[in-house]
Amino acid sequence: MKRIVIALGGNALGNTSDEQLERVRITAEAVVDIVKEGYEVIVCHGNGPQVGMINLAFEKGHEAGLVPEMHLPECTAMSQGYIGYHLQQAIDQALVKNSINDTVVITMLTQVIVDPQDPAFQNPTKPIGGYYSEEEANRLMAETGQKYVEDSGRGYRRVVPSPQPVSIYERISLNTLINANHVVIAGGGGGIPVVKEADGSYHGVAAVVDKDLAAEKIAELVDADAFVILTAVDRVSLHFGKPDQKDLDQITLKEAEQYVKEGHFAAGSMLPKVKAAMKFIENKEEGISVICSLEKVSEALSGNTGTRIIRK
Ligand SMILES: Nc1ncnc2c1ncn2[C@@H]1O[C@H](COP(=O)(O)OP(=O)(O)O)[C@@H](O)[C@H]1O
Ligand SMILES: NC(=O)OP(=O)(O)O
Repeated sequence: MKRIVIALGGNALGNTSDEQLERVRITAEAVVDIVKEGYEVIVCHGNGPQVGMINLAFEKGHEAGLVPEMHLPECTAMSQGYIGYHLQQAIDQALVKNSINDTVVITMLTQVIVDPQDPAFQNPTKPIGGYYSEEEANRLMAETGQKYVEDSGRGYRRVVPSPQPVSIYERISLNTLINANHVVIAGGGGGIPVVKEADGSYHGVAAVVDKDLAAEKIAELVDADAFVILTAVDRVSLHFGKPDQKDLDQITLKEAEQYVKEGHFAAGSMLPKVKAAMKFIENKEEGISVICSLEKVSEALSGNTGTRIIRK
């Protein structure tokens, strides 16, 4: 059977619990379309807005003396449960609706192993939570010591360290579940970042890993045939948002490298997607690596939309 890893962007989830419950239905239909095409499916969702929301809720509750402090890895663990629960239920319902009754959907709590020496710990870049005006961001920075940066023209957001994913702690269990015909939701929010201790055990660290890069790592570890990054746009563009915007349907690794150098892809948004899509194809020449919109995933797999990255 063919195996696919899908990285799910924030637009597939919405901003509130009710919105998420509604949006995951659309995502579930897309996942079931892929199951029907004969793929074993692994879904890796983002958590930027959600992990920020959970962390902020605890911060406010703690300030008011109502709840204990809650650290970032624990907040990512909570986001995996919260998002995984909605996705798992929606995909199961869509499978049943399509008379596919032999496939179990499971959310796997996933820890992503990172390097404690990763320079990202000294340079927070990963946007989480909601958007603020410049004035609000300056006030929050002064009050909390947290860092806020402008996020791709959409407003200011808190940024936290985002180390590179080195491996996945549950990689063997992940393969076992896929081999057992489960649709697996794994690496949610980029995985809970953990580092290895001298005694061989692991503990969580304050960071949020990029879910596109974590999804690519999962794709490598499960030897996926296809890696699809779903987001809000149909294609990756040059001169994005400008009058001379040019949408790309296929690019080679060399072209992609050149476009990255020329700064066509925004750091907090499209750049990690392009880098993840490039990495997959660097490791698997004959694989499919595509960035496309959620609604058009089947078309993108057959080459009719999306931006496909090829070796040459
Ligand atoms: N060169 C580009 N081509 C296409 N989209 C781009 C480009 N640069 C930035 N973007 C923006 O990046 C967004 C995808 O990033 P983001 O919203 O952070 O991802 P996610 O879907 O994972 O939440 C697109 O919807 C688009 O608004
Ligand atoms: N963890 C992560 O990359 O989340 P987003 O995709 O929501 O930013």
